[in-house]
Amino acid sequence: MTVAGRFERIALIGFGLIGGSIARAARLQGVAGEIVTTARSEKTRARVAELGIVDRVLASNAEAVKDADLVILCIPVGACGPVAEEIAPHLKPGAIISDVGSVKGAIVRDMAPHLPANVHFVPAHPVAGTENSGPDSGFAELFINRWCILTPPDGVDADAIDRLRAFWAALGAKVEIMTPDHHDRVLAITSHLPHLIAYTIVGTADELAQVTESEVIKFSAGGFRDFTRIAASDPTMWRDIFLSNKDAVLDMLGTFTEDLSKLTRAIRRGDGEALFDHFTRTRAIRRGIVDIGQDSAAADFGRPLPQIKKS
Ligand SMILES: NC(=O)c1ccc[n+]([C@@H]2O[C@H](COP(=O)([O-])OP(=O)(O)OC[C@H]3O[C@@H](n4cnc5c(N)ncnc54)[C@H](O)[C@@H]3O)[C@@H](O)[C@H]2O)c1
Ligand SMILES: O=C(O)C(=O)C[C@]1(C(=O)O)C=C[C@@H](O)C=C1
Repeated sequence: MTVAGRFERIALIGFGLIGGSIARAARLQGVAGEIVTTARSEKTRARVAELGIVDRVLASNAEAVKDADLVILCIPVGACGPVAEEIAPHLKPGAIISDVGSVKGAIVRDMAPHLPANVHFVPAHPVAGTENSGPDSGFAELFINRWCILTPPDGVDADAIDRLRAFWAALGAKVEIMTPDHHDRVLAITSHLPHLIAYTIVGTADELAQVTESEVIKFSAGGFRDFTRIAASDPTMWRDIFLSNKDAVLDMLGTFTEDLSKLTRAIRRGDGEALFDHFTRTRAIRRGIVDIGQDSAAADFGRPLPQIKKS
């Protein structure tokens, strides 16, 4: 009997946090026949071989995708267009081509024009991760009970979408389908803006520490430490996310800045009621998310994009 979501040969382009986690989870769940992966440096290839999770680790992306039934690009968003162009002539007819990029509009724009008509392009984004990267950072449980959003372009074969859905479900993910544009707007507020804020506040605190010599960072705890974890995320990945989801991020940043100004004014005017009301509302939001068992703003996926309430 065939296991639901199983592919005979999977090619993972890139073996970092996400590629390495897919390989580990697919192995564990028995949904991969052969797994082939690629890594650019000799050092990483040696490490991937040593880990013993995949069957083959190659330097050539073109070589890796030959005869693969499922190809997943697990590389920074900005690298996906050039890699799609590189692998296109070597893809097996009927193969499913996917990715894991954190932005979807740019992925569709950059990859689709290179792909031949005889393959099925189904972009995906597993909304699960950590601040770590590289071949040792992955783990098989990463996707369990987390969302994986598929953004298939119009006209993509329904069977190919179902097969990819079954693959991600086998890795433990809850799968949802969205348009790339909706995905990018939701993720701009739930993931991209929080990272921008973390990158900003950690940099600001560090500069203040240097100016005041007050050891701001050394004695930080609680909330600030949570920001430092997020701000330790991979610089290449996040540079690409902000460059490729520019419009949605700037839009959300505009709304965020307006709301920050309202809180700034409340502090300046000593308006305790406004502060208390705001904090009460946000506490209820957090408790609602935790109550329904989803420690993530992903609880809102599938519904219209949440709007920040204007008072
Ligand atoms: N880290 C997260 O939390 C997270 C979560 C969901 C999705 N994503 C997305 O997954 C993708 C991979 O992220 P990751 O966290 O696994 O990163 P990572 O840094 O751990 O791994 C990226 C891999 O891509 C390779 N790579 C980089 N540039 C390349 C190029 N030009 N050609 C070929 N290979 C290249 C690197 O050598 C590395 O093996 C990104 O698009 C990211 O947006 C990340
Ligand atoms: O938990 C974290 O470290 C993450 O940043 C993971 C996170 C997120 O913002 O939720 C980051 C980017 C990905 O596209 C998906 C997941």
